[in-house]
Amino acid sequence: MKVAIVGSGMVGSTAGFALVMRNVVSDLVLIDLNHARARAEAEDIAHAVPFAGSTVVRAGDYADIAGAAVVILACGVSQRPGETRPELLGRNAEVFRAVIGQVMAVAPDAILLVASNPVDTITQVSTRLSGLPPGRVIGSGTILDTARFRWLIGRHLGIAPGSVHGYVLGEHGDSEVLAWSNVRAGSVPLTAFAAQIGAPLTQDVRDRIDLGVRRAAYTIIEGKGATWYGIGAGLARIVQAIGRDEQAVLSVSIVEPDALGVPDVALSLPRLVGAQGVTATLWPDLDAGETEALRHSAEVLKAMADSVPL
Ligand SMILES: NC(=O)C1=CN([C@@H]2O[C@H](COP(=O)(O)OP(=O)(O)OC[C@H]3O[C@@H](n4cnc5c(N)ncnc54)[C@H](O)[C@@H]3O)[C@@H](O)[C@H]2O)C=CC1
Ligand SMILES: CC(=O)C(=O)O
Repeated sequence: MKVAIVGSGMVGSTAGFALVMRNVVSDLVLIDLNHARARAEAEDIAHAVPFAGSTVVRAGDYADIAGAAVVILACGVSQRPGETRPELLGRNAEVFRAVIGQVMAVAPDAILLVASNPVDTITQVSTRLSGLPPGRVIGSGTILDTARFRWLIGRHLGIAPGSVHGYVLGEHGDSEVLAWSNVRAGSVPLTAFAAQIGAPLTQDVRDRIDLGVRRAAYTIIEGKGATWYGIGAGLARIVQAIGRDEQAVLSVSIVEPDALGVPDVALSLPRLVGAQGVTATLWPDLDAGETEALRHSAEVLKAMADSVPL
């Protein structure tokens, strides 16, 4: 499978590295406005190939996207310390207006995988600009927040994050919803398991985990300027699900025709991901508070999407 990455900064290049280490891609093309950066990242990533597999990695231009099954879009600007994701919208929507047409001209059959923030709204803008069906324009959405949630719960319980089953829903951002009522450790409901092993989920523990998920990006950006490893791994995970036609359930963002009464809005829900992109959504059973919070998140995102001129 051929994959192209437009925007070979920290997120794009780390996604490329993660793809190489997973050995799920035969051809990887890195593109950037800054050609020298794309060339340097491609060469650096290529030097990891002998330790992992056989991916052919190179820098290229838009013409080199032809034949790509997936195009990862990680171009544009990222948050400065203290800045929110929505504050990037105007600048990144402008970048995507320039980029999507060029991608579609050479790779009309590719699945678009959006990482740039605010990722839900940029996914919605990309869906409009490309004219592709919603299931073929996928935002990484809350795949990263879900990973952070599972990691923190796993640490509290002393179990592997992969044995924690639960999702963060809605916006990849401040209004996101941690769906606590759904979480299971193995097959056991979270609260029951936590009590069994003597690590109860007190309100204080929940609040700390909520903060750890919701504020993670701000804290990391304060410390090192940006985040890239978690999202790089998350993007590679999504590409693997597409490349191997896994039908994996992942929390990713696509335009939803109706999210709890909010029409036409991109947000994350657990969705089936395979070779055709997203083919189904698994609406979770939520409690009343979570349902209301998810509706609010959808309203926040809808207002943001409507603020972008067509
Ligand atoms: N979805 C998520 O969970 C996450 C999203 N992000 C977002 O990913 C995006 C990228 O972040 P970083 O890689 O840290 O930024 P970066 O600044 O390191 O890289 C962005 C790259 O895009 C390139 N670029 C800008 N305009 C372009 C154009 N028209 N065509 C091609 N390339 C262009 C730049 O030259 C730069 O190399 C940001 O919007 C950031 O907020 C970051 C972390 C997590
Ligand atoms: C930057 C960003 O969106 C994140 O790390 O969650």
